[in-house]
Amino acid sequence: MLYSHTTPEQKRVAMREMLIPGAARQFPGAFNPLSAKLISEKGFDGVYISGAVLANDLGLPDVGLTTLTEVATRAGQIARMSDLPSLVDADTGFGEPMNVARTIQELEHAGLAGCHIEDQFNPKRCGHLDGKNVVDLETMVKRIAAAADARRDPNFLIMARTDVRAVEGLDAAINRAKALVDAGADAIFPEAMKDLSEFEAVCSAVDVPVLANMTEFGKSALFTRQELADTGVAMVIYPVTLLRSAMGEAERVLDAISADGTQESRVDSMLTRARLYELVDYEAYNRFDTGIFNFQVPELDIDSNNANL
Ligand SMILES: C[C@](O)(C(=O)O)[C@H](CC(=O)O)C(=O)O
Ligand SMILES: [Mg+2]
Repeated sequence: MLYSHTTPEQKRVAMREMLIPGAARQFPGAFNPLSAKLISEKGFDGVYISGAVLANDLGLPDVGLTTLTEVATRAGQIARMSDLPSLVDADTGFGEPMNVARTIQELEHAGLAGCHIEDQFNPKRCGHLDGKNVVDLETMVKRIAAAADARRDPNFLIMARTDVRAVEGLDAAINRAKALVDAGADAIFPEAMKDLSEFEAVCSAVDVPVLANMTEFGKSALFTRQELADTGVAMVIYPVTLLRSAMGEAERVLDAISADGTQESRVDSMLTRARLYELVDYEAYNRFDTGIFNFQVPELDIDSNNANL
């Protein structure tokens, strides 16, 4: 009932323990708190909270318009709904190193297990698009060092994302990844890898967990969990998959209503009322309520009292 009973501290320990090279732990992207519940129920390893989804959900493009407050608030609402650890996309860290430090403390406070900070500069863009710009290594090292220094819980995971692959090539990305680990990054997110051999090269160059981004319609093919595990990847994200699926179906049902005058043809694709209630655990709330009101109060008729309210 209500929220997760696992504390943020416990989730951080769990995430640290599960991120073994080659484990390819799967973190689908939740687009709201309820979808985080679904991800947990289906037995996944963790929940990813995408910056693109957070921005697109507000009707905005993913170009660095969202604020730390918006991201921390929404990520906190999502994270608290699941017993699994959540990793949030903190974009460029929302400013200069001092802002990055505050970002880390806000995300810790919101109950996240970790976050990633990237080396693009604003206006940033999806890592799988052309024309990205990255800051120099010195600036990025400062961001990561500030992040590592700011955390209060040593298990809060600080992942460095580098977008350098698409700008300067694989060797530059590997060199940057190594420097960022030296600066204090606990894990590496090499963005826009072209093929499995590139993931393998990054995994063998650093001795921290490496993330693979399996976003659709991007620069990387959609490799299977096993293929990625074989390269040494520790964690796989499906950042926008659930939002794309949900919005795809929303579009189809709207088209059906306007074409047919009824949603009847799409009802089979919907979550039933019973399944929705099961997911939000109505039964537990019902038990809770019955437990509270299963006593007699002399001279007080609860039902007629309520009727007067
Ligand atoms: C992972 C990512 O940073 C995100 O915000 O989810 C995006 C995903 C996407 O736009 O498809 C990315 O830059 O890859
Ligand atoms: Mg992003």
